[in-house]
Amino acid sequence: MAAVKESWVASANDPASDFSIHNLPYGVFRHQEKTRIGIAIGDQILDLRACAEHGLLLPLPQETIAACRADLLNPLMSFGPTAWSALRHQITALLDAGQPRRDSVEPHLIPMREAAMQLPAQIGDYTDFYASIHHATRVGLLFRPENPLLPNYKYVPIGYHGRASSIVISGENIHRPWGQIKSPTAASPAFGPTQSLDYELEVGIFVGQGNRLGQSIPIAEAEQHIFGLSLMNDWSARDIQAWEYQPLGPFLSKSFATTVSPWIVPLEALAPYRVPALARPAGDPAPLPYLSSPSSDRDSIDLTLEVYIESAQMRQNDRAPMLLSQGNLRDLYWTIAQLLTHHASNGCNLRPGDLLATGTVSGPGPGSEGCLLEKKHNPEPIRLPTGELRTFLEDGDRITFRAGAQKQGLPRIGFGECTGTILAP
Ligand SMILES: O=C(O)/C=C/C(=O)CC(=O)CC(=O)O
Ligand SMILES: [Ca+2]
Ligand SMILES: [Mg+2]
Repeated sequence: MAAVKESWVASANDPASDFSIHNLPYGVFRHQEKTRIGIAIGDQILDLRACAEHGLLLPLPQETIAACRADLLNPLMSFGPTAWSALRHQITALLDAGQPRRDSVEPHLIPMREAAMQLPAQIGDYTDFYASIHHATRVGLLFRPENPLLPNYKYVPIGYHGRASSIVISGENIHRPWGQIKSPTAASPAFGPTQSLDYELEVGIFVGQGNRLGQSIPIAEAEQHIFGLSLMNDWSARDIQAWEYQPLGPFLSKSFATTVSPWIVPLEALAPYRVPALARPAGDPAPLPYLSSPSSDRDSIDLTLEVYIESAQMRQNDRAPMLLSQGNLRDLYWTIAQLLTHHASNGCNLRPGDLLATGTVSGPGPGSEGCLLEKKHNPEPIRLPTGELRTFLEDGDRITFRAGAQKQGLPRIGFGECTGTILAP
């Protein structure tokens, strides 16, 4: 096996680190009252603005250097893969263990624990898809027992327009929302706090280069429009949802908060983990030509995603967070390229910084449900290490998502954390 490249930032070489020199995800952080773009490396952040100001990015075009001095990622996102790749190449060189100019780079590292992460981009629009057929079938069974998977599912990537204003960064607390709730036995709804608060384990897709209004994005070019991926929690109030969603889909049951993780992992970092999309089951229709990928051997990504829960009582008793479920991005019915191409297929313009999300990532088997609603199919509620029982989230519960791509002989590409704690309304 060829030796894996190392960084002079020692913490980045720990095989358990999410952020080796092979990852280099982008984020926006606040430190000493200044907001800057940074790159995660081990337990440090490389301050890109400082790198730009100290001539460390000089081989790059002026517009790239200017975008690195911004306090949001939108300008950099708009440039496209050639510029992203050149910048990534330069950062790799600066952080490489063999770098002779280490002394000129080291002053621009900031320990992660001293920084507060911010939303990475101005998110103009947010759209959530429904790309897991396993999630769609299990949720459909609860909402529409006679007709769980509607006949359009295998032809058209289903989605809904989400709410961008209530997207928050990982770590922000989540207020239990109020809404109209109609219990099955009541004649009419009442207004009150949700009793069925849920999470949804999702992957966020940040749009890079956009497309002009009226122009679509061919599937072969779709990934050139993707700046990178993050984790996303589409918090959902199931009782509010069950009453409001027909016929236009989710509205206030999901718009109260959506959490994103701070680090955007470039698609280039995930290249070694590309895999073919799973074959569609026999008898399923082939995707229509505009959604048919020309490069079938690497349409998906082998990315493991995990959900952990920690109640207030668990924290008081120093209990470790409990693993609730584990899934893989590979299990989706629709690929990220298909979602993006479908979104633009009517000429809708996507803009740099827009956020698309896959929808809940659920697998076929028990233990891979991407939300609590799906676990209602289990005969028993979830038992926490403190003996507390859960069907939905209680005040004080903390939900944390993690994700990583990992294979023998290859460096781990981690996503960091996407976490939120439920507050009383
Ligand atoms: O099946 C339904 O009516 C609704 C399902 C959802 O709540 C899912 C949604 O937000 C999309 C997803 O996360 O897959
Ligand atoms: Ca969702
Ligand atoms: Mg939401």
